[in-house]
Amino acid sequence: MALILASASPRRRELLRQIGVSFDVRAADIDETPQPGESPADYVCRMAREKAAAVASGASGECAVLAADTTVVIDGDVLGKPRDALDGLAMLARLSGRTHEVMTAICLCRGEESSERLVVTRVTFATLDRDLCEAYLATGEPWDKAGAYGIQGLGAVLVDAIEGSYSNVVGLPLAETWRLLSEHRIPTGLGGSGE
Ligand SMILES: Cc1cn([C@H]2C[C@H](O)[C@@H](COP(=O)(O)OP(=O)(O)OP(=O)(O)O)O2)c(=O)[nH]c1=O
Repeated sequence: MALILASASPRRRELLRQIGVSFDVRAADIDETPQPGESPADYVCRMAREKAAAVASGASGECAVLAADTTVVIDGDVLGKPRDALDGLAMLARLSGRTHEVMTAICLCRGEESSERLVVTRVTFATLDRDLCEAYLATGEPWDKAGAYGIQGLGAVLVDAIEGSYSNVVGLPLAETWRLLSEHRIPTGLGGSGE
């Protein structure tokens, strides 16, 4: 069964390749506005589901579609990608010296069936001064990243500790993704094709 990754993210592509999966890529364009009263966990799961469904609706029924959504959660608030420098600065100031959660939901659609998983990683930031935040924003790295940082890049220097999956923070929890693909008999570098 052919797999489509419903994502424009180069990180997700690289992570999925890392576990030996063959796939095509099709970006999903959906409205990412949270619904009033929606919890962060419900929000990321809905986003992953809608990305998968959007691509699945235009694909052959013979394909499985994998999508993911990642968000940073602090004090129950969802931090998406920063809108501008001020927004980015405010996000980094809020994360400074504290622990937040990075939630990634993955969704696999196959015909009428769809399965989802939610993975949560706790990330603790060092105490950041304003100069460091400004220097980091000036690198341009934060713009396309939830919470205005990338742990896989220069943003690593902002992070004191993590508890849980690292790949989950970068955008695709590899252990859960591998399990989900294997359950659906989608071939990976470690088997999974029973068909
Ligand atoms: C916290 C954090 C997020 N991110 C990224 C992962 C996600 O790509 C992005 C959050 O945005 P998403 O909306 O999850 O994904 P995306 O818009 O990049 O890609 P697509 O919807 O097409 O799949 O933030 C990092 O790369 N490193 C990090 O440390």
